Amino acid sequence: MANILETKQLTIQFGGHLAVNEVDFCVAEKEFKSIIGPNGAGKTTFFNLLSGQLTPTKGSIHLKGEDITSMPPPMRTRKGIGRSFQITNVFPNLTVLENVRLAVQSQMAIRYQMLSHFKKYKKVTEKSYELLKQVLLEDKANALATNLAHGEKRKLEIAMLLALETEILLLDEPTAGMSLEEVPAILKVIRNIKEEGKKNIILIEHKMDMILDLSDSVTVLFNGTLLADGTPKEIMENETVQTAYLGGMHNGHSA
Ligand SMILES: Nc1ncnc2c1ncn2[C@@H]1O[C@H](COP(=O)(O)OP(=O)(O)OP(=O)(O)O)[C@@H](O)[C@H]1O
Repeated sequence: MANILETKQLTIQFGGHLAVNEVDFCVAEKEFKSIIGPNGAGKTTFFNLLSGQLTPTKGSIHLKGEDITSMPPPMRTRKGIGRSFQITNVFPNLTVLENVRLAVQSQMAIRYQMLSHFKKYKKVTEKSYELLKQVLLEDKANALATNLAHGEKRKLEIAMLLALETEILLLDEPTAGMSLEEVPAILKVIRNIKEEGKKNIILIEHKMDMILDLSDSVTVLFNGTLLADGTPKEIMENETVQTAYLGGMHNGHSA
C-alpha cells in the first residue's frame, strides 16, 4: 500500500536536547497508527512537527510524496493533515452546536462559495448535527461548551476536527484526564471513525489496551528516537521495547 505520510531523518533540537532524533516514520493509506513511548519521549513534539507548529532542525516530511516540510499549518490542514483542537480553542460560552458550526463554516467557506446564504446556513446546520451524532454528542447540542464534562469536551474537539474533512487525523491523547467511565465512549467514537474506513488516524496514547485494540501498527519513541515499529503483537513481544518501556509499565509505573 502507498504511504500517505512519511518522515525522513526528522529531527528537532531544543538547545542541547534532541527531542526528536532522526525519525524515519511512515503511515500507509487507511492505516491506523499509534505512537507510544514514556513521558518526554517526543510524541507531542513529533505531532507538532507533522502539523507544522514546529519546524524541524533537520529532515523532511512528505504527504503523498509531496515535501511539506516548510508548509505553514493552515496549508497542511488544507492538504489533509488535521490536528485535534485543544479545548482552549473552543468557545466556552457558545453552545456545542455553535462551536461545531464555526468549524464547519470555516471548511464550507471554501467549498460552498456559490450557495445562497440560506442554503449555506441549512447545510452548515445539517453537517454540524451529523458530526455531533458521529461523536455521540447529539443530546448536548444546546449545552454551553463550558458546562460539558471532560470526556464530552474531548468529543467536541473530535467533532470540530472531523469538520475540517482532512484525510489524516492526529489525535493526541484523547483520553487524557478522563475518568474511567468516560473512556469507553471516546473509544467507541474513535472505533466508529476507523470502521468507516475513510480516515488515516495517528493516535498518541498511554492506554495500552486501547492501542492494542485499535492499531494496525505501532511506533515506539524513546528519548526522541524511533525504538521500534510493527504490529501490536510484534511490539508487545519486542525485547528492546519490553526492557525500555513496557517493562516499566508492568512494574506499575505510568508510561
Ligand atoms: N518548546 C520546547 N522547548 C524546549 N524543550 C521542549 C519543547 N517542547 C518539548 N520539549 C522537550 O522535548 C521532550 C519531549 O517532549 P514531548 O512533550 O514531545 O514528549 P511526550 O512524549 O509527548 O511526553 P508526554 O507523554 O509526557 O506528553 C521533553 O524533554 C520536553 O521537555
